[in-house]
Amino acid sequence: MSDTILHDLYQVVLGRKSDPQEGSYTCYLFDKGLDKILKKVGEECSETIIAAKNGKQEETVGEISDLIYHLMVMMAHQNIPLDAVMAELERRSHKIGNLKQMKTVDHET
Ligand SMILES: N=c1c2ncn([C@@H]3O[C@H](COP(=O)(O)OP(=O)(O)OP(=O)(O)O)[C@@H](O)[C@H]3O)c2ncn1[C@@H]1O[C@H](COP(=O)(O)O)[C@@H](O)[C@H]1O
Repeated sequence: MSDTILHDLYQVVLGRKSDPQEGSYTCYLFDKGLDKILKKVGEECSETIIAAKNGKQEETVGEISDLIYHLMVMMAHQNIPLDAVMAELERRSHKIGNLKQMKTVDHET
């Protein structure tokens, strides 16, 4: 399996945006516009949650893949480079111990 698959997929999505192709689902989404793309992101997110809740691993992997693809279409629509997300993840990877302390509510004051 190629370790550049996310970058490769994003390049395909960007290519569909700049050079529309007949019969392309990605082009169909760009044609429909942001509201349709966001609806699909929401649907795929919900389907991922349901598959995970049901403990269906293979189905969950499929739904996660649908979600990542639709997120990429959203990113391309909004002109967000994949490298911006990669850089943010990289920045966060340098920080550990991210659990916030639970604040105790003092009801007696
Ligand atoms: N990764 C994906 C990908 N994941 C999911 N899908 C499509 O997303 C759609 C989601 O299915 P749904 O049943 O939820 O939606 P639908 O009822 O078909 O359509 P709508 O609800 O959107 O109207 C299906 O048509 C899937 O084929 C994808 N379509 C494309 N890609 C990638 O994009 C590349 C380019 O595809 P085209 O743009 O079609 O050439 C492909 O080679 C893939 O790498």
